[in-house]
Amino acid sequence: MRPSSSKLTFHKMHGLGNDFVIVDARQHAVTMTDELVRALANRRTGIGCDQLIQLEPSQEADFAMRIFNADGSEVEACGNAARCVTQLVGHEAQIATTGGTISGTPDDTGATLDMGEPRFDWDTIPLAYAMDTTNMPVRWEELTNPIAVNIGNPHVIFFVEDTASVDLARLGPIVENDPLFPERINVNVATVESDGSITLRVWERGTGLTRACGTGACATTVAAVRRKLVSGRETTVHLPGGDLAISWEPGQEVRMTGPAAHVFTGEIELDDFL
Ligand SMILES: N[C@H](CCC[C@H](N)C(=O)O)C(=O)O
Repeated sequence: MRPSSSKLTFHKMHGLGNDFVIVDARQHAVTMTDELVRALANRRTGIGCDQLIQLEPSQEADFAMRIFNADGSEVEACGNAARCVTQLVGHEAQIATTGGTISGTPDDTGATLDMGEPRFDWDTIPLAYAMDTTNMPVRWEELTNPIAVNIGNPHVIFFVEDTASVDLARLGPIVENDPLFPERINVNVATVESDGSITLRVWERGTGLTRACGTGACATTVAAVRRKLVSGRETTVHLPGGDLAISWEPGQEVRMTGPAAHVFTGEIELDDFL
């Protein structure tokens, strides 16, 4: 099916280097296909991004945010993009995603989001079979004993001595595509530092290594609180692209504050991509 509009205006934005092409389809429909997503996300022959974000009208929120990974897969949540979209619209917003409705409040440099309550039951991650998601009895080479959290999208977190020593480019896809994860999974390797901050690297489902992952920072902070490694009241997460401030205590929503940058607004002729 060909998109309904030939010209497409888009906003190129990023959160700590996790970059997005944002299409505002609230006024006119754009039929986003996985083929078009892959073409637009391609860093050599397209515009280039980690995720393609499409804004659409919503009955139950200010607007809906659809999230497509660079491989074309549509997913439930994207924290860095939600901050960018909140900054783009310029006002407080309820944002409907397939992973739940989140709320965003813009500030001068980015936004604060309430990302909803995390889920932990094996079938809400989801896993292929029942397991204690707080101490999973599984391993992939030196990555052992992870914890799984769903923050709208699925994450598995490995606490390690030194994130830089993990060959995440090799191990990430092995874990991402393991049959234990029927919807695949985002793979986080984290170190809790002596000052209570967390150093984090992420292999993202459907995209690969990114400079930052907002939902990964949320899921990892929740995992560290559940493992009693941090208090969680105000945790700084250090990602390759910069820092995020995450807060969570059991029974609350996960709150994330961080930057959002608008790079440029452009227009393309869609027929050039198909
Ligand atoms: N970078 C995004 C996460 C995208 C997650 C996506 N890779 C998935 O398949 O869930 C973030 O900042 O939250």
